[in-house]
Amino acid sequence: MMKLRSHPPNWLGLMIGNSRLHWGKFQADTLVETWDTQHLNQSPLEMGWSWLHQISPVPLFIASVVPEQMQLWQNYPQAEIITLELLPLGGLYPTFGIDRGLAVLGAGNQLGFPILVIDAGTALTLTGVNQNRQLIGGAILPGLGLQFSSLSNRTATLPQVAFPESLPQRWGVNTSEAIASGIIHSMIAGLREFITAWCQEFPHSKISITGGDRIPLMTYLNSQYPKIAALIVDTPEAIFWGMSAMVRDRNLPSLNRVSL
Ligand SMILES: Nc1ncnc2c1ncn2[C@@H]1O[C@H](COP(=O)(O)OP(=O)(O)OP(=O)(O)O)[C@@H](O)[C@H]1O
Ligand SMILES: CC(C)(CO)[C@@H](O)C(=O)NCCC(=O)O
Ligand SMILES: [K+]
Repeated sequence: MMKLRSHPPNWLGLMIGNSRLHWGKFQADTLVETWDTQHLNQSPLEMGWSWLHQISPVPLFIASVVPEQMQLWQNYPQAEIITLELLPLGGLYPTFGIDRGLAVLGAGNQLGFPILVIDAGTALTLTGVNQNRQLIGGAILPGLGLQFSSLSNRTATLPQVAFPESLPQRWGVNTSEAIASGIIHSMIAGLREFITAWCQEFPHSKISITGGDRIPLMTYLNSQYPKIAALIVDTPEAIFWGMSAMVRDRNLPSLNRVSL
């Protein structure tokens, strides 16, 4: 039997990221609330999450880039999984990240194709899709937070440095300034190169940004490259827009019926 192409009246979207869980609460096609929580260390039923039970039995749609975290939800009765194969995008390769696919689908549906999405998460990704919804390609690099922490974790003397509130000066005159300069100036110069190259190929493309570090990143970009920054649309909910499209349009498999 054909499944009706409409949203459930109330549902939750869960994006399992590398650092934490991202939640969206929907009423049909309207995203009413988003929030983040830590990864779980046991299954949600074992934890007896009262808020989940209060709104239970609510359909839960899960996408994950962390397989062990996905497994914890396998016994949740109404969980459906959003898989790469079902994304209405062409040219995806088998190990492509579902978070990247959902973000580019959601931002593209909202802003139009072609689109370039920058996801400033644990990893920073760029993902470009053309007007025919074909993946052109992208790039993956350590995100801002990971660059700072890996430098201090893997050296004897370099300290952990907090994100500066504004663009640091290029020529640091102490260790913290030098680290902040190196990471941030390289990051924004690199982004400028990627964006410029993308715009040469796709002059009318939209560009959007999402992810936990997008606000400091945009602050830095705005100071150094205001014309580049002005091209970028803030889309913190891009992944949830993508989920909403998937929940409406697809027959998604139940999590407890797929092998992970
Ligand atoms: N409470 C928080 N916990 C973790 N990261 C946070 C928090 N608040 C802000 N951040 C920032 O968000 C970044 C992670 O972004 P985000 O939460 O989008 O990543 P993720 O979705 O978990 O990881 P990824 O998208 O790479 O899978 C970190 O680098 C950190 O600087
Ligand atoms: C790159 C990350 C970690 C970003 O969250 C995720 O999208 C992922 O695990 N991707 C798989 C590799 C790829 O997209 O080519
Ligand atoms: K991400």
